Amino acid sequence: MSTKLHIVSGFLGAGKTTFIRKVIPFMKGKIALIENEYSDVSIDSELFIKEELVIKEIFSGCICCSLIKDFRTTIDELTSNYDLEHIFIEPSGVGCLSDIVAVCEDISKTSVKTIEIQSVVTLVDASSFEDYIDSFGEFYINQIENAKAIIITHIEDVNESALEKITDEIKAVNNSAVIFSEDYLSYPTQKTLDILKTAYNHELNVAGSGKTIPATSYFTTVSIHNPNKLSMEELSNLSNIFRNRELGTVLRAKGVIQLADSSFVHFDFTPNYFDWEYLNTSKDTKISVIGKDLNQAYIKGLFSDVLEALI
Ligand SMILES: Nc1nc2c(ncn2[C@@H]2O[C@H](COP(=O)(O)OP(=O)(O)OP(=O)(O)O)[C@@H](O)[C@H]2O)c(=O)[nH]1
Repeated sequence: MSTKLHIVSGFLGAGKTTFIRKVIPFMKGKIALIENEYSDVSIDSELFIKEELVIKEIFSGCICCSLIKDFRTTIDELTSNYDLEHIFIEPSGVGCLSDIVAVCEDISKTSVKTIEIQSVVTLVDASSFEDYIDSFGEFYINQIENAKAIIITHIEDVNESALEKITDEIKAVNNSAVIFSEDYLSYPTQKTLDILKTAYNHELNVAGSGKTIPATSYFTTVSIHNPNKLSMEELSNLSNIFRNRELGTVLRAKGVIQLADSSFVHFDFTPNYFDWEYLNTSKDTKISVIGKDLNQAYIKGLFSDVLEALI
């Protein structure tokens, strides 16, 4: 039996984790997930039911460049230690998809176990498409042009004609990928699983490989461990705080925080989106912020005790 790799790519906050959470519970066989976080804190793994799958996290960079070695080792360890049917790979939002596909292809040739890239999916957030394709064209286009299936997400934030325009622009970059432009969150299970089948990687034909600039020259990251407890009012105001230009340009923030009433909350922020949900169990609290020209001291000071902020 070969181990099938599923690469689920997409820019910051596009919906990669959401999609993976939607498909994994319905797939058969032993499954592993490799989560690549650009920052140095683990947030997304808290959202998975750990008994269902093996989770490996790779932090502080991208598996397509600075962390290639860790990525290879992780795949080798996973395939040696478990009898896996599937490995899901969630690259960091600023990862270069062509490089990831090429590395996976290379690993599959040299691995002692039989591994094949089964599907390559990219999620594209409609609400930020026009801004991001202008600002981050290189990363952004690379993720689109190398996908076999593309899911347009956050479609409720754009009107029909804007959605059509985005679909046309995506087709202009990649006219062979199957594009899903309905609300994928409302898809029945089988249709969601079928996306993986349409994303079948029948040939390695990477575009833009090796031309990308390292993400570190564009994006910075700030992590806060054990942030202060927030009141409900402060939580409600969090999206305005992240939009404050004194912080720099915050493109993504996510975290697990504790409220004043001691409950735990997971939150997600992108420039066009903010949401949070209660968590059932207590967790380590932490916040990860990714953006451009971030004011690290200012951001840390906002969420840390005065003493910690001064260190
Ligand atoms: N309304 C709406 N929310 C969505 C959609 N897709 C994802 N979300 C929400 O958007 C937030 C970010 O989604 P994630 O799945 O964490 O995005 P990601 O691509 O994994 O983000 P990174 O952590 O930056 O890699 C979460 O709160 C999701 O619930 C969508 O199509 N519509």
